[in-house]
Amino acid sequence: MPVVRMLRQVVGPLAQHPACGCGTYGPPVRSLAISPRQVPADASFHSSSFSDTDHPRVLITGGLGQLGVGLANLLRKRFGKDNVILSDIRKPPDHVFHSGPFIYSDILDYKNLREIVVNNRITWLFHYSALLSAVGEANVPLARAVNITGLHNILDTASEHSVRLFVPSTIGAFGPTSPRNPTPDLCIQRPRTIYGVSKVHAELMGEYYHYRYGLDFRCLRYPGIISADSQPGGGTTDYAVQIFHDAMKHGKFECNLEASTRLPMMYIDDCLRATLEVMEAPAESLSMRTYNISAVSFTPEELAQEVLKHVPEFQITYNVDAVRQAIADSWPMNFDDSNARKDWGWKHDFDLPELVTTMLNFYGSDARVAQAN
Ligand SMILES: NC(=O)c1ccc[n+]([C@@H]2O[C@H](COP(=O)([O-])OP(=O)(O)OC[C@H]3O[C@@H](n4cnc5c(N)ncnc54)[C@H](O)[C@@H]3O)[C@@H](O)[C@H]2O)c1
Ligand SMILES: C[C@@H](O)[C@H](N)C(=O)O
Repeated sequence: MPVVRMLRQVVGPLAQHPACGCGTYGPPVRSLAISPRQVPADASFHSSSFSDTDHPRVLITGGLGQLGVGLANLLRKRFGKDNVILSDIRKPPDHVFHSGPFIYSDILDYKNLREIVVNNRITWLFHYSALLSAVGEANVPLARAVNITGLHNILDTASEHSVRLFVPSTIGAFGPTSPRNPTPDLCIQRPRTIYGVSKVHAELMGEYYHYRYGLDFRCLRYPGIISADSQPGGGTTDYAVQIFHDAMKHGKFECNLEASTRLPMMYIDDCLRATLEVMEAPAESLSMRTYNISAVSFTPEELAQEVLKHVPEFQITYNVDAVRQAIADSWPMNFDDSNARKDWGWKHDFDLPELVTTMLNFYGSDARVAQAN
């Protein structure tokens, strides 16, 4: 029996009564030519509409956070400056505004999102807007709106306009009942944060749209990301960025997680390269649509020991934040990313020593420039 007919039999009523509640700003039923409400005529998945010789036209949402500007730089080198549009609801700093196209885009405004995708002939979308774990717990209604309602708008827009969609997930998509050391791709996912719940929702909805409507959905579960020239946006792993700044500036650091809290982490260059690689991977190489990716895993104590090798006077003290600690204690300690390595050749470059050297070099040169000025 053709797959489409089989699907219609299984989920037929859904096609008339879609469960998507994303119509806050649009009509209750978005009556567009190509819609998630219509099963494609054949089962072949539509993908980006550019030929192999053309560059994709890229939109990055939530692009002014820790990861978006770095991603735009990487993609602009590859696809050309004008083919990559950065967007956010915040005002960009001068150097970002002048480095390439930037537009305002609120992902809760479905009509505006659709307009941007249509007017700019977007073929790839990197959906980075989100509230992270700690700020999400501090404002659950907003996290629910941005991370869940916003995602619905993104899924519908991407699906309706045949856009290849990347949505990052996280180690936070796992919870206390998941195996933690290591955590495989497929296992129990019962996170206890709104952030984690919204990311499991994103994984499942993206995969559902892929199988149901042919959306070219791709998703990586990132570890905590460590970057020097951009600040983290309110997560549980933020300490592993702040420690470098404080070590170089003050020679000491007060950590808000316990010394023995082990979490998977990754240097930003590895994370962004993985993101581009999975987007460029041939569809037939992807045996799954959501992959763990991993690089290193360490505790605050181990990170401090590595920093000490470069900053001999460095001191770390602990003042544990109960909310962040509870979150960290429910997350993976080590991430099993063997499927990503096998399917599309994922390989990290930065182990702990290289990561620490790179971060300290950045802050060292930064301090020297400040001193010279
Ligand atoms: N940074 C990490 O360690 C990490 C780890 C795992 C996954 N991720 C995921 O990667 C993505 C990017 O992370 P990040 O660290 O850059 O996040 P961030 O918190 O630094 O930035 C998120 C951005 O989203 C924007 N935003 C908020 N509400 C919005 C709205 N209504 N419309 C449009 N934009 C809105 C914010 O202004 C902000 O610039 C997120 O989805 C995050 O969950 C990040
Ligand atoms: C791990 C990740 O998703 C983010 N850095 C957070 O801590 O919330």
